[in-house]
Amino acid sequence: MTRKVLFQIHWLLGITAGLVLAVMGVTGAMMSFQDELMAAFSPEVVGVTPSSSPRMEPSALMAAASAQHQGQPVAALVLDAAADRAAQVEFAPSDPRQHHGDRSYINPYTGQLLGLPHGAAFFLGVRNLHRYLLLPGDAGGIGRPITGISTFALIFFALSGVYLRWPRKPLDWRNWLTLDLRRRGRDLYRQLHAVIGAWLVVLYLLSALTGLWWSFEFYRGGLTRMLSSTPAATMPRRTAEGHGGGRDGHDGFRMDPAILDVSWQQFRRAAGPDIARASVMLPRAAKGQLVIRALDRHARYGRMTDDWSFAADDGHLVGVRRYRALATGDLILGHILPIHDGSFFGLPGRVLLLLSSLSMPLFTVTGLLLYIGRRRQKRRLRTIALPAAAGGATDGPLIIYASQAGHAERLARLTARAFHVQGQMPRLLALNNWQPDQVRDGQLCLFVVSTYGEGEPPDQGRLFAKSQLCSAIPRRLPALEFAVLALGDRLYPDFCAFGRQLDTWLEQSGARRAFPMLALDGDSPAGLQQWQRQLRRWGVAATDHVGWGEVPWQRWRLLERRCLNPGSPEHPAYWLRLAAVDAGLAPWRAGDLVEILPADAPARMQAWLDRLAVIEPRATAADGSHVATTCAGSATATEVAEVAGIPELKPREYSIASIEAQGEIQLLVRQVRHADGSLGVCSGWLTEGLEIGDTIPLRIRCNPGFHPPSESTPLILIGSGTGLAGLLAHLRARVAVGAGDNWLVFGERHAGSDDFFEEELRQAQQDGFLQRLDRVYSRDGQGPRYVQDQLQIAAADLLFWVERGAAIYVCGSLHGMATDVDLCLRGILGSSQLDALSLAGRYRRDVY
Ligand SMILES: Cc1cc2nc3c(=O)[nH]c(=O)nc-3n(C[C@H](O)[C@H](O)[C@H](O)COP(=O)(O)O)c2cc1C
Repeated sequence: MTRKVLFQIHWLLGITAGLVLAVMGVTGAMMSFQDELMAAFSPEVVGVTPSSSPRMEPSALMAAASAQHQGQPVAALVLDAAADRAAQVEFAPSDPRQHHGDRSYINPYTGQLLGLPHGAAFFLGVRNLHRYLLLPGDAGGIGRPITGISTFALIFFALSGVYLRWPRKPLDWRNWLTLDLRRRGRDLYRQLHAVIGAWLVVLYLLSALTGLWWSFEFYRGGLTRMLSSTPAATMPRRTAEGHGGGRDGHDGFRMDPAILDVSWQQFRRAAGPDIARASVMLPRAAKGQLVIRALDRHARYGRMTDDWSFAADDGHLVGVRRYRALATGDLILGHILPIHDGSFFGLPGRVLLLLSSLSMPLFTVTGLLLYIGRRRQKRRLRTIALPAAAGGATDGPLIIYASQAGHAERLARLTARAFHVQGQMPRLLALNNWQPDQVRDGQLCLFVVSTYGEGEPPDQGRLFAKSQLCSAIPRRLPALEFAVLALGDRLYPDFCAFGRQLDTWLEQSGARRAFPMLALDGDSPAGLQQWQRQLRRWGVAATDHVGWGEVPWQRWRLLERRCLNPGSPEHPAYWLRLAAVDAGLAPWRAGDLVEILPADAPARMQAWLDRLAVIEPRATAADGSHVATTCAGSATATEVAEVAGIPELKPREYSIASIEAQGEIQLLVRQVRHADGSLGVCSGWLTEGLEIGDTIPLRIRCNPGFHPPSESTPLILIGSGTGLAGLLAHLRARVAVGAGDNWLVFGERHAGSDDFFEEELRQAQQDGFLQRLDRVYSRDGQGPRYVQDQLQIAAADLLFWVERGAAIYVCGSLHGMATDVDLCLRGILGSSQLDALSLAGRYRRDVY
């Protein structure tokens, strides 16, 4: 539970605060070496030609600077010991509400203001972006709390990230730090996210814990109270040193230049020759103090400074605050910025902080990719439609999954669907929800489980592993028959470890193993086929590709399109002929389907969608398509749609009306028109948008549940509307092999206009391939209206055909026809006989 909640918050914050942190990271990295960069680009500003004349005293320099800057008093001066370095001056802010005044470099020999180096304005912008996202109001605006909250989020990311990926052997550093770049896709993103996260977690905590200093007063106060006895407000602030801390408003007090010189001379004498840099900070009030902050030549970084304080009124030395004498707490408090930017730890620290800041977007991007992948996987899972019974109590096998990223769940769903297609009623559930003590006698349980972490169960199996697999009391499950499909990756040392653990536990519990555990390495098609082959022992048809692995899309060209019901008051139904463009096509059998993605010509498709004013596709089956109910690569389909710039465009399924020997795919498509007058996305595209010669992405979907019976089996074909497509394929397949024992019951609305394939059907009758043809029309007002009415009339013949061993195949709309046909058949044959026919594969339906 904790994991789940933490995980949810982790990604929820990731897609919000993560974006802000990415900006803060990049801008922070840009600032890392800003002084050096600016100096490199502006040698004429930061450097001066050494002169034989002595450098000006601070008081004279300040006077010269002030005179060149509209008399604005100077707040601070930074003097460098190097003869070829310019000094820096910071003026008191003209607006007392501001923390900083203008800055400039100044020639220490002549007192001439040199201005700012190139890039100073740019880096000021970068800093404001880093701190306030360039939002109005700077420190007082909304930007500061946003970056502050994001910084708190960074602490949460670091800590929750460690918790979420806590390995079974936490002391083995390899578990934390080894990056395996052989991985691909989501696995690689996860690796980059988690492993590089582990490398940098300490640096991020450091950045965040120091960064909050500038975000929230309460944090600053709390930290100060914790680390020092001095209240925050009285802490000395630092200024005039690069991008140092702020300084409160200046009250206009100007120090007597003579007293300033006295203090300066005292300092020079006492501090000695080893001073590399001195920052002279003028008092803000008459009773204030002059502070000279001195950096020793041997200091490791620019903030190892001693503070010399002098009285503003007479210049006498008040005291010296030595860097070395600082207590740890004060040291930290006085060096928040150098710790934040890494300079506290010298050059290596700066480089490390630069790299960690620069890596920040990596986490946002990989986190987003993982999130998108997860959503896509969930969508794919939703497309593997299962009958309602597959979730409830049934007589079929139990299909139990434990999955982290959805692969195992997907295969479990496909397994369940394969059982269902064969007329069995499987039950699907997550391993955590399985109660072994409620297993009935002879129960078949198929487990599809992945392995996570270092040979650990995925989340959906964790609770079970804890309560059952680790329990000291072994279970007694002799009544259970089981098989395990273990998902894993050979790149991990504990390949399929959880699957093995489960398999062993089941065996030790006395359960009967149906066949040895299958270990699936990644998406290995061979492993999947093995699983599918094993399922045959329970009557589940082996499907070599369909729905399990990804089937590639192929291009098919529209050869011909003809309206089947011109003049009909009903929606037009079209007959489409398509020829393959690509070589190496998948074969198909009568009963199979195609998936079509209406997105081959992106620009034209987009224009078409614009015409329809459609944003979301309408999931409708009224056009004769099965709204994609399989997972057969819908992710790939969606990808194609994404490339085409079409959001959420799902593939549609249509029954194939032709047989392979015809060398082309024929479809029957009903054009859907919605109440608002707009056309259905796919049916509209196929029947109006697409032009003859255009290609469409299509792939064949094997539909074993509707494959033909043996040639010697009499066949009753029942359907209506575009459902004729599936029946036609069967009839054509029977004609091709000379199997003539066929009866077609077909319903439409108007005899005059909706007599689809009249010629071909009459010919089949004449040739002896259609022993009986019953066409019923619901709107003509004479004779039986619906196919079920006709079946009722022909009940005696139906019984006779069934007694002769006939199979009944129904194709078409579920609600408009198949439900009533089912009721009618139950009435004629009896429910138990119809169920028995279904179990024997003699009652099959392809309804949508
Ligand atoms: C963080 C992580 C750890 C993994 N650890 C293992 C492992 O220890 N052993 C293994 O065989 N496979 C391991 N795998 C591979 C997964 O088991 C494999 O990708 C599987 O297909 C995932 O299935 P699922 O999406 O149902 O969770 C790991 C994958 C990830 C992302």
